[in-house]
Amino acid sequence: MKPQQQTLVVKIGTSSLTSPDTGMLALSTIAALVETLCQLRREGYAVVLVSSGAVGIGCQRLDLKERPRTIAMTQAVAAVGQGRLMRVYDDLFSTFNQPIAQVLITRSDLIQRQHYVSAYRTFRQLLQLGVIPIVNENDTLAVEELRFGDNDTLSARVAGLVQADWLFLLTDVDRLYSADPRRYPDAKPIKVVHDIKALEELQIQAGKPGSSWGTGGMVTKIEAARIATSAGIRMVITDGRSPRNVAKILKGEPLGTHFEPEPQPQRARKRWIANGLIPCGKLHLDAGAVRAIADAGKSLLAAGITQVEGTFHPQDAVLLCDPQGEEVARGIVNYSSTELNAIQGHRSDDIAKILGYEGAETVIHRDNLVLSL
Ligand SMILES: Nc1ncnc2c1ncn2[C@@H]1O[C@H](COP(=O)(O)OP(=O)(O)O)[C@@H](O)[C@H]1O
Ligand SMILES: N[C@@H](CCC(=O)OP(=O)(O)O)C(=O)O
Repeated sequence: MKPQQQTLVVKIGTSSLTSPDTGMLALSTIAALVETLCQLRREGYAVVLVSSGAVGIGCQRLDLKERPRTIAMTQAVAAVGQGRLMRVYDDLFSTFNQPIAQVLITRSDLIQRQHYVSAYRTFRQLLQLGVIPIVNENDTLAVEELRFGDNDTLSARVAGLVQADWLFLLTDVDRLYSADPRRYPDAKPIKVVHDIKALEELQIQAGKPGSSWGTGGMVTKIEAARIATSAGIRMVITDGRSPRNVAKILKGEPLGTHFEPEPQPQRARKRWIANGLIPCGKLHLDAGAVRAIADAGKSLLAAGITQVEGTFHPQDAVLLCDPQGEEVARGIVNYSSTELNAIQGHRSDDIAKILGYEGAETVIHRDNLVLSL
């Protein structure tokens, strides 16, 4: 990549790629998207496209009238649709001499630090080659428990991985509203969200998908905004039927809903702990421990743990909850659940006596601990 080059991740949903009535490919939209992305490449942006549509297009190919209900059927249909989707993209991008690459990922690929780093290197290499990677979840092979299940959060994780400057979510509404505009025509448009933490105060009703083909609706888009903005990435929700909006927004036109990036983004390793790892258990903390980790930025000690839930091993991820059961942080533990059941509530000096061996000084070191929003 050239120095100063900005990186864009653009995600397009099934609702924009296919016609809602017929389920057929919305070819003019896809062509406009391809043209826009090629133009942005020529202007010097590094571009990653996250494209949904494998299941929708697979259904159309197999003449199925609704989204599959079983996992095996979804996986089979996605395998049919993904090939077709890439064929269409390759034909259109080739018209502009733009090389593309298919990258299929699952959540499990981003859990292990080694795999995460390997994915980072692959994306970096592709972008250095001037390729536009086209990303989708590997629906055909993903195990249910280790699926993203929606491409909104997947695109935010990819944006964090490639250290993008912008994440665009192209969907079938022009922006976020105070409630689903299909059901509440009086819903108020929201143009800027300065602070994702303040979104609760706006009392947004983030509803389900607008069509039977979309996945997640606004709920997963807001989760994507949380992941992206905490990584220092500006996210914009805009109309997928007008992909040229991406170029217009980059030139400063006030379209869509902008989620402003946090001024002090989390470091990559902390992001990986917060968003990448799947927690295997829960530690309940007393009020003093919550204050120590949340207000004073300290490591977690055994003395502040009141209850241990789940079965886990050292180096697994766990959730940390306050006395009311609310999540306050996530982290990587130095002890197994069996060990923690024995030492919870005890002072660090007593640990060696209880376990019969010298353990780590902290249950979770502050470098491996990330506060939740
Ligand atoms: N507060 C809201 N503001 C805007 N749209 C909303 C809101 N709540 C729910 N929606 C619905 O979310 C839909 C977009 O999500 P989805 O169907 O999953 O699209 P995509 O396939 O692009 O991911 C919109 O069609 C809209 O009906
Ligand atoms: N991976 C799935 C898409 C899942 C998804 O998030 O869909 P959408 O809400 O349309 O962006 C597919 O290719 O069909």
